[in-house]
Amino acid sequence: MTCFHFSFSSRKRGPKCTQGTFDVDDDVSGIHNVKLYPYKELRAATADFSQTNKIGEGGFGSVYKGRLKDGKIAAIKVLSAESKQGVKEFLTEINVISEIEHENLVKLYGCCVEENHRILVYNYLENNSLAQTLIVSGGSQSNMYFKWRTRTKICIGIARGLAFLHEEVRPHIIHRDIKASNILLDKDLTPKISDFGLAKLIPPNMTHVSTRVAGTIGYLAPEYAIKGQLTRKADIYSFGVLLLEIVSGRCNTNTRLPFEEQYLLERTWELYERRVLVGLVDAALNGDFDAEEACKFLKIGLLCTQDAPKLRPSMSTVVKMLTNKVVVDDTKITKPGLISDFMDLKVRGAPKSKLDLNNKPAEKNKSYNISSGSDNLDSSTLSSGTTTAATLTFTAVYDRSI
Ligand SMILES: Nc1ncnc2c1ncn2[C@@H]1O[C@H](COP(=O)(O)OP(=O)(O)OP(=O)(O)O)[C@@H](O)[C@H]1O
Repeated sequence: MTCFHFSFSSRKRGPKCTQGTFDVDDDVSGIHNVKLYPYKELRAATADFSQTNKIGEGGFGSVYKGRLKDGKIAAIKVLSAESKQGVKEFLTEINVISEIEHENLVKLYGCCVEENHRILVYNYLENNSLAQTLIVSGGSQSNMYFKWRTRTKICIGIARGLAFLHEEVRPHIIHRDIKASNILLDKDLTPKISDFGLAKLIPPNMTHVSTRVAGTIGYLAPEYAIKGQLTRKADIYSFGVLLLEIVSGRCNTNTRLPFEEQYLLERTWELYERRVLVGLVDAALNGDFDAEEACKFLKIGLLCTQDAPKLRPSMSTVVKMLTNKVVVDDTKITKPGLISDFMDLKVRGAPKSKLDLNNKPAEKNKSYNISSGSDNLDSSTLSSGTTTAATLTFTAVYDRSI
């Protein structure tokens, strides 16, 4: 069992420093036990954050590849200084991930908090994210081929990482944003869960926390999206969607497909009911897979996305099911929970932008809008959304009384 402290202490305490002393602001005074890198070292490592070293761009800033002074290759994530949300997530990320270690979690080497610089330094992972390689959306093609064995290994690795967060770490951690772009792959295609900026810790003896809803459309458990009550079962729902994506090699929402195939979870349920689940397995495998095992994985995906949270298995049980230690009981599978069944969730907004629903009290069974500003999402409901809806990250606030 792994235990760690989560504290945003207001104590003024000099953080560990690899070189010199830093002027630490209030917002970073709670950072303990994490290596602090001088800005100078990171600037040198990335050739002054040059475009040639830039390897990615996320919601909170640019990511660069660089060689640190000790010779380690790192992914260096520079947060935009203005973003208030970014600073909060920066601190959460550090406090959550700096004290835990697992084969299937990304490793944080340290951070830089000099002046107004907010930079995270991670172990560099050679094979990008699942969203860039296996579950490519919007009609793009990936040049990587994932054979069936590799996919099973990836699913099991993610499940183990999540089981560790949910059940071994104290207090338990809910990731809140399990999705393809937050699963990075190392040189051996071992999956690493990343992006802990939204993570929540569940205090001992509490089954759930009420919180602002945050996550990504397409992966959000309906009860969490609607009521804002967060339990580990919300992560399990997201994992279920991701599992279906890995087996089918497609994104959870793809409006380029014929209408009846656009929504992966609905499609999976339909094929399950017709007893032709195998038709969902990625055609790119050219039939080179274990059909029984693939159908079992899809059924586990359905179990994880059950409407009632209590019907979803725990992550340790999911690991056992994926590794044949527990039998998957078909009789327990009922229709999965679909947000579209609860409400007419309308999305207008910029893909990848953070949304804040300055809450109009949400009334049960009433539809309400999430606004975020993108053209191609205008007026599209979640149930008939676009491919971009699947990667749209939002933060919403709901009336707790519902
Ligand atoms: N540790 C890492 N090793 C290698 N590449 C990385 C690493 N971390 C991030 N990247 C690259 O940088 C990109 C952006 O990552 P980041 O976590 O900032 O955003 P994201 O998860 O893609 O999007 P969002 O912030 O909206 O969730 C990733 O897609 C990946 O290509």
